Amino acid sequence: MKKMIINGGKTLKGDVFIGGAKNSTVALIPAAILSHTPVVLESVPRIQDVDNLMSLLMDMNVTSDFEQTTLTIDPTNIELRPLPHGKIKSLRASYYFMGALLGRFGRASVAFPGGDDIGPRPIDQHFKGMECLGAKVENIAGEIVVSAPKEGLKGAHITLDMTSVGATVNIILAAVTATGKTVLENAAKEPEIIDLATFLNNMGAKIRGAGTDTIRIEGVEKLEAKNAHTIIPDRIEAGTYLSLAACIGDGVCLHNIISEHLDSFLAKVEAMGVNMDVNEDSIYVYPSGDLSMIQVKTMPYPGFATDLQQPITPLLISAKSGEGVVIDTIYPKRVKHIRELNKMGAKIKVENDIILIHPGSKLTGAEVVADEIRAGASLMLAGLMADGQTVIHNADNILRGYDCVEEKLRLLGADVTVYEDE
Ligand SMILES: CC(=O)N[C@H]1[C@@H](OP(=O)(O)OP(=O)(O)OC[C@H]2O[C@@H](n3ccc(=O)[nH]c3=O)[C@H](O)[C@@H]2O)O[C@H](CO)[C@@H](O)[C@@H]1O
Ligand SMILES: C=C(OP(=O)(O)O)C(=O)O
Repeated sequence: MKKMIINGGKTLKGDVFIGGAKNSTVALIPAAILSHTPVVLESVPRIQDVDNLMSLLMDMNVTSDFEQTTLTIDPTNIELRPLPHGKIKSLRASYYFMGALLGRFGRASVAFPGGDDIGPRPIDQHFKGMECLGAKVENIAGEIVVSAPKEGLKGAHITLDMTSVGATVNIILAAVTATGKTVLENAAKEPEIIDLATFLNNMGAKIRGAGTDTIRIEGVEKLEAKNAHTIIPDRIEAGTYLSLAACIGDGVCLHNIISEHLDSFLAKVEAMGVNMDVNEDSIYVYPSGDLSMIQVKTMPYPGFATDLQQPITPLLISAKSGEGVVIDTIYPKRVKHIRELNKMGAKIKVENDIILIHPGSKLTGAEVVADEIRAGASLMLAGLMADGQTVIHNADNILRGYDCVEEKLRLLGADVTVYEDE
């Protein structure tokens, strides 16, 4: 594991370039194995999740090459092989190989996935969707084995019991080459779903309605990539840097932004009194004056993202007055950052899964642990705001999803170094 050491209290200034979206990338890489020709992805973030997915591709005899921000994947000699449990459990998105392998081979055998420890994360809706398409789903000694009938998968009418990003992606991946028409209702509307549909449609898929809650898929026989696909900017990375810029920035410009993807987040920071110029593909954040406290309630897109409730918390701590409230309706147990922030001097309580934030605490450096990616982001921001040194253990949880984070922070003037942890 790695640790991140931050000497905090520095004012940050300058430009930061947002990378491609982690949550698109981790769906697009498994989706690439549906192609019968090589795939080129542009604007790919340098994150550990990508390294782990590339390694899983290799286990299936799929070669990949990552130069700068371009990832080339050649699935033409793909083989259906057992996938090592350790690698599958190293990230959440490995479960997308279920849908992708089912679509490509009519069979998949994948261990239960890992990913962030943010409370219960059932995947019953993924199974429900695949079963509606005619697949048999079995749990054989801790391995999920999904198999299509002899005649192949058949399009179906599927209604998700709750909106799920992962289930929407897995069902799309399985249904694009099924026979006939699939209608998916109560689908997730996240921008990453639209990105996936754009990628697949450019390979010959027939997906309509991505970005709405009804997605219609006309199954096609074969997918072939013909053009490079540029991944959308990471709205969660953007929100994280925006929060940082508002906390301790002396003029920070975020580049490679689709501001519409951040609407609910921007509305909240605006309500706090953060001063910004929102331009076509950049946001300039002015140094903050006195900030007002707000309440945040997470919701599926286009609501306030659960992945941004932790990164915005240091900003709430720096509000001048009022009591802050954060309610995470998607992952109510996503509170692992609170105990660690309190070690740094924050005054935050959790009562019945409701996070209550007392404003204006002076933060001081401390030794803390990043239990998951966005808890890590929250601690990283707190460490940059704090006086003195902060050591964040389990920093891999930050590196698995934040593109070139050490370099980006240093360019803004931060004193940050990542080391191997003994
Ligand atoms: C790789 C990726 O894109 N990860 C994102 C994805 O995770 P992920 O796709 O795992 O999250 P989901 O959208 O599936 O989960 C939403 C809610 O539905 C519940 N649920 C989900 C599936 C299911 O079969 N049964 C069920 O009960 C979950 O427990 C959760 O309460 O969306 C989350 C919610 O926006 C984000 O925090 C993650 O960053
Ligand atoms: C929860 C997250 O990721 P994952 O679904 O990959 O665990 C996240 O990105 O905040």
